[in-house]
Amino acid sequence: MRVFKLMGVDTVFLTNAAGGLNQDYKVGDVMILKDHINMPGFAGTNPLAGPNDERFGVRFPPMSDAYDRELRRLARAAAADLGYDDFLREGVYCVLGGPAFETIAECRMLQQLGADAVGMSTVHEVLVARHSGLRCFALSLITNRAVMDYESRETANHEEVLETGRRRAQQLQELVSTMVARMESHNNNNNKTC
Ligand SMILES: O=P(O)(O)O[C@@H]1C[C@H](O)[C@@H](CO)O1
Ligand SMILES: Nc1nc2[nH]cnc2c(=O)[nH]1
Repeated sequence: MRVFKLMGVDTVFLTNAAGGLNQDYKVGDVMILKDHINMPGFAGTNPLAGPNDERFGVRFPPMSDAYDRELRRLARAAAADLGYDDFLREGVYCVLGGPAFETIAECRMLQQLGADAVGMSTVHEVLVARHSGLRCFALSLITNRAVMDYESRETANHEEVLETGRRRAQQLQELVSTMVARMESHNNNNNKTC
């Protein structure tokens, strides 16, 4: 993220595979991140720990505005125009350390804490990106449903994650490229009027 910042990048798009905790979510849904829960952060694991490099950002950066409101609006509009409303969601992503998938008790707890999806990435990058003042937009592909029921015989597995990724890859590419094209056209129009 810091190399991007030094290269003059101002906006980053992040994607991940995640387990669906929200009981309304289906495998194959695409969730716009509106917020996150940094579970490793509760135990003191944060990429911003240690001496602060003032060249990039302040010691105590806010995170209440981590996921850019305007980019989220753009994503919803692009998804509607592409006919993706059926599988588009917006919710809270919770990061855990991995690499083990969650226990049933952990999934139940995370759902009660307000998480809609659980994964192993993205939040660390967003923390560093926001510290550097980069605008962030992130999507989770719900690749599997978190197991919440002791009667269930299902288990999370990486094969299902990869398979769901393959199934939605084309539409995710379409969504991101539509957003980028609209951002470029917006920027070009603004430059003309300046
Ligand atoms: O997109 P990420 O890397 O967060 O994907 C998660 C974490 C593991 O790479 C994988 C586990 O199936 O999904
Ligand atoms: N932690 C976690 N990461 C995932 N990545 C894809 N699915 C999952 C999941 O169920 N849990």
